[in-house]
Amino acid sequence: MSDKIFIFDTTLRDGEQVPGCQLNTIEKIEVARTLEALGVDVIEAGFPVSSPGDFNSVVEISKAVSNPIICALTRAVEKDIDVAAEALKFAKRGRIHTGIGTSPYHIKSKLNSNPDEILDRAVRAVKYAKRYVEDVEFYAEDAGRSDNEYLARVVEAVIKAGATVINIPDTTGYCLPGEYGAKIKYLMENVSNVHKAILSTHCHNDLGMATANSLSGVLNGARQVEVTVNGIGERAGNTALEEVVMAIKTHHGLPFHTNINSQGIFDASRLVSSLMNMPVQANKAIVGRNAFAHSSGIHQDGVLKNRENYEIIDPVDVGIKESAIVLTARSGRAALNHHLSQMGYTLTKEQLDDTYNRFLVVADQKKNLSEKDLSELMGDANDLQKSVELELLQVVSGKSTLPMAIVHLKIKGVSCAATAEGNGPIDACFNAVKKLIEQEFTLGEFLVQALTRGSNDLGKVHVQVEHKGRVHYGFGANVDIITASVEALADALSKII
Ligand SMILES: CC(=O)SCCNC(=O)CCNC(=O)[C@H](O)C(C)(C)COP(=O)(O)OP(=O)(O)OC[C@H]1O[C@@H](n2cnc3c(N)ncnc32)[C@H](O)[C@@H]1OP(=O)(O)O
Ligand SMILES: CC(C)C(=O)C(=O)O
Ligand SMILES: [Mg+2]
Repeated sequence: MSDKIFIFDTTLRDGEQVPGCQLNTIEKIEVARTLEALGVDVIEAGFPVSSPGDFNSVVEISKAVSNPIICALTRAVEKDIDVAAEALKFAKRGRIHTGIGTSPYHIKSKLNSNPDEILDRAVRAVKYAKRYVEDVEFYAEDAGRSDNEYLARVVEAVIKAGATVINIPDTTGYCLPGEYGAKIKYLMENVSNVHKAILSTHCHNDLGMATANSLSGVLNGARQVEVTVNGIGERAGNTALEEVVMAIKTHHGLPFHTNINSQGIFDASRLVSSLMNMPVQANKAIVGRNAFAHSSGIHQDGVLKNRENYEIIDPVDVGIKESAIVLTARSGRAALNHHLSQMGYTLTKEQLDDTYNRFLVVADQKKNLSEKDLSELMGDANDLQKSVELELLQVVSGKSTLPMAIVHLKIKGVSCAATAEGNGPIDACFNAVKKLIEQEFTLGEFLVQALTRGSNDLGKVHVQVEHKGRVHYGFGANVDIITASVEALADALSKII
């Protein structure tokens, strides 16, 4: 039997402390319902004394959500506790989370006090909160930098006063995993009544170790983990819900489980990110845009052979449909062929080699290639035996210059070149082409389009050429719009010659 790890989500309290992430009550209810569907055990809904809006949010979340415990934060101050209790009055199961700083920094330079007085205030706050609710969680703020022996005395005293959960926050994200785990172990071994409460981790990410510290806490006896979606929170943030949940789920050997429906993780991440205007960094573990994206040829080939060669988590398990094989200049034939076959193309080895070489030319100029880009590439590849091919193009253009072009074509396998002027760079190119083509033709339509977005995008050119009463279409695509234009013209002329 594995032990259950309780997931305490503080996205709406610690997460919402991030500048610019404040939510209104309706938005908070939407997040709370999502957290409920995700299966979190506790939702920390706010700090009711802090503002009428936050008070109201705790009230409304208490009404809207029924499964998780609804928790409200307070200082070790009676008024805070009175207001929190009032805000929780509609909660089916309400918890008051009260506490005070226990590190030398907080005791002396924040609270201007001494250890005995702080211990006394801690006990009084817990007893006061117990008048309202059975479920009282106590936090020893800055426990990460608190002396373990003193911390153990505080924890023992607040459990005796009735605290049911004891939060050991690494408020400043200072601890190393071994150090934080040792702190939890010390409390487990030196607090005589520790079995009457659950120890909880609340780790901040100032040194990038919030998840490691939380798991170290769990390995040493903590059974509740305080987290936020996407790891948002004060400064560098809190432990990310998705990281702890998936670390426990992925390591089958760990004797722990959570109640989280992991398939809801990605949607929850996107909801929080969009409501809080807080983008998720691309390489964020589990929920970042690149968390399941493979862009280098060796990895792509490996993933296509067996996903598990390069993935420890099935993306479906976190609500992402499938991994992405992103085409870049670092991709290989396996990835290109995978995309082309998904688009319905079946290529021989020689065709794939040829397409791959042309793909690399475009890929070197673009960050990544879309399916549309591939269509354009295949449009080029449809007729590998064109009778008119562009070999070289050099153009002079700009403000206060005379547009000029040097064009080298291969016509039926024979190379030739011409230079021409024009009233623009494309006109100059087309004039040069006309000098090289014996057949009479007139340009019908000329259409230039950017395919998707961005100045690094492929330009797509369609031309219509009239010859002896017939219209011929030509098409070109290139990151250089002038090259695309001449290639389109060459494509159309191939159909005449
Ligand atoms: C680590 C954390 O994330 S803690 C939660 C942080 N979240 C917030 O602070 C958001 C909500 N806060 C607020 O709305 C306001 O700060 C309030 C309503 C709590 C207090 O506002 P004010 O009365 O104006 O006090 P102010 O914010 O300037 O200072 C905080 C006071 O609380 C005291 N205090 C801080 N933590 C605690 C605590 N846990 N228990 C008792 N007193 C505390 C400070 O010592 C300071 O008191 P002082 O003015 O006597 O020195
Ligand atoms: C209020 C407490 C739990 C906190 O957020 C912290 O110490 O980081
Ligand atoms: Mg915190």
